[in-house]
Amino acid sequence: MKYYHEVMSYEEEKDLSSVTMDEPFESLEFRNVCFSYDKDHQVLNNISFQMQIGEKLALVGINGSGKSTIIKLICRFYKPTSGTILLNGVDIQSINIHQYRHYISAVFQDIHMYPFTILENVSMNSHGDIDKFYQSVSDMEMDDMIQSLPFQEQTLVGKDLYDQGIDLSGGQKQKLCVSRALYQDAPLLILDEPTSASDPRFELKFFQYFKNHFHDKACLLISHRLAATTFCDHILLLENGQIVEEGSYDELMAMNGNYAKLYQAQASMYLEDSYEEDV
Ligand SMILES: Nc1ncnc2c1ncn2[C@@H]1O[C@H](COP(=O)(O)OP(=O)(O)OP(=O)(O)O)[C@@H](O)[C@H]1O
Repeated sequence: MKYYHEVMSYEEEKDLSSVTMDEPFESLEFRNVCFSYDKDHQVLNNISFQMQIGEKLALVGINGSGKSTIIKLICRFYKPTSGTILLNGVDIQSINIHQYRHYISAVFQDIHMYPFTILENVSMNSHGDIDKFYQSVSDMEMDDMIQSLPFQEQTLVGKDLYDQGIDLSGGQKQKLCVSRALYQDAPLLILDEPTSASDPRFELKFFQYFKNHFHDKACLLISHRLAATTFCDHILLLENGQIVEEGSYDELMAMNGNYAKLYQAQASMYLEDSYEEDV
């Protein structure tokens, strides 16, 4: 299996990109993007959308509809088969990869921790900024837990590797991965199922936090919790790699199409009577 960072390293090694880009982030655009992992199966079919700084965009759709693939293309783990992805109007494939990376903070579905200290895991740096670290982890409610550890932020991750290391739960690891993205503080924030391992109380808190923050960024949220997408300015519904509905929450609900049906089906699960009837 090839990990994302290995794919990135491969592109770095080849250093195919040459355009220098250090201007502030303004927009990201997909223009008629198609993508296939292999020749037999087209995963994305003519995807076009735009997101601007200050905007929250939600990507929703059933399993396998192509949501994470869109993120992988934005992160340049793969290239579009056809079509173009543009940052501030420039084809991302032509932008220097080191500079391009500074525009993006991403939380992926695969929760990945490294056998380093907690501080290094969040800052991705051997000399991380302690104040910035504690701001990031406290936003994810991890500060008290970290401060209760014998070596606090210097505690090593991985009990099997280090005698004094610690093992973290899935939810704790995911919160640190989100903290990592907050620490990085890039203008384009990508969150792929950021609360899949969270308990319901923290999930609610996180989405309130998401609603009230990041007004200075462009945010792309993938979530199967459709209630969370109501906080977004624009929602794209994907089916079989195509955008089949798009608009604000109010517009999609008024349309009474598949987004509205999915939303109502999920909402009904939380109403005890109808849940018991359906099960
Ligand atoms: N590395 C890969 N190689 C080949 N096919 C892949 C690969 N990754 C994903 N796919 C296929 O691409 C399609 C879209 O997958 P993707 O992960 O983008 O869906 P998704 O909408 O994010 O799904 P989920 O909601 O389950 O996370 C699926 O049919 C999947 O099997």
